[in-house]
Amino acid sequence: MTTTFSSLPVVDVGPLGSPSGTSPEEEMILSKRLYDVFATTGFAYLTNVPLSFKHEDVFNLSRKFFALPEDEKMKLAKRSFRREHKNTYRGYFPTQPELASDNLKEGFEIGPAKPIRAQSTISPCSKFNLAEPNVWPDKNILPERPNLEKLYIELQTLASKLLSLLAVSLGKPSDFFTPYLDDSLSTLRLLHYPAMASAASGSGSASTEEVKLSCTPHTDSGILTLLHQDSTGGLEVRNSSGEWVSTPYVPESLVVNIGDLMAKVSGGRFVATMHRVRAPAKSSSAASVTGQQSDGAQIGRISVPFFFEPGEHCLVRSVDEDEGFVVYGEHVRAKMKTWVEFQDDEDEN
Ligand SMILES: O=C(O)CCC(=O)C(=O)O
Ligand SMILES: [Fe+2]
Repeated sequence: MTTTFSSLPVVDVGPLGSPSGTSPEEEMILSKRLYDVFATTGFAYLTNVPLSFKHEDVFNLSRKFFALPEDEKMKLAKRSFRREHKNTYRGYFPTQPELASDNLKEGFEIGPAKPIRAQSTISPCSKFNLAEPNVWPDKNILPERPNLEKLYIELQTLASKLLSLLAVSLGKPSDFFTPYLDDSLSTLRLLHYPAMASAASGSGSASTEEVKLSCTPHTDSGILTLLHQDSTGGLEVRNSSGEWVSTPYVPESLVVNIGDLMAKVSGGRFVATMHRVRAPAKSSSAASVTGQQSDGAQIGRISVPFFFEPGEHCLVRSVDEDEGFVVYGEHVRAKMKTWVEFQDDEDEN
């Protein structure tokens, strides 16, 4: 159950990157610690993460993408934004001020680099192909593609290490979640929240005051999210008293949180905690997407969530036997109906 926390706990996952491997004792300690935080706050900072990318590397990759001309980004737009395009699940989505001014963000979504073996069989007329390949700008325009693919692989590896610790913490063998890795659909999402002139600055607790949002309150739908957030601030997590707790920037850390499906898999032991993002205020001290100062139109916040996702056909069962299962593809399609970046006027998902 979520508790009345007033800040996020910090979990040092340094041992996961140790060249000599993690000792059984370190694994037990980490596993217990992760259980405790996911059973209470559902959110934590991970420090000493085993990634070869520094924060600035990640944010620069992302800034390079968002600094591309609008027409280059729109060449990668999902079909909901460009009818003639084939890509439905991967690719670019522009800001949609007319649809949701409190969800003002543009994003670029990347799935696994290697093609997914199993074909989609859920519904031949489905409007979303979860297993579709990535779309990329031309190499001359965005030479950073190999780095983004590498970042994806490193985050997937970290997520799978965390999942094996979580399996143990739930009284299961460490390979309990290994089937989730088969044809995993994990998504690396680059996000840019444009700064808004009307947004209030400051990041104190804000349970009552009117705040301008760029991402409305939600829980993540899936298993596990690993988030790079830049130093702009704005992510807030709701505690059991209904207070919005700010999650200030911690250099080189990742924010990790549990999604709805993992809360279910854990038999309700872990919590999927509500969170939201305050609109970044226009300010001359914030960095622009090009990394330059004072580029008024482009100033904003960059974040890079990585959503660990099982394969489309994966049977996701609760650790408590007899609770039945859900097929991951069906779960995600049902959730997509509620996501602003997947709304359009066509029929079925
Ligand atoms: O940008 C952030 O800090 C959080 C984004 C988020 O919650 C999401 O994309 O689900
Ligand atoms: Fe989220």
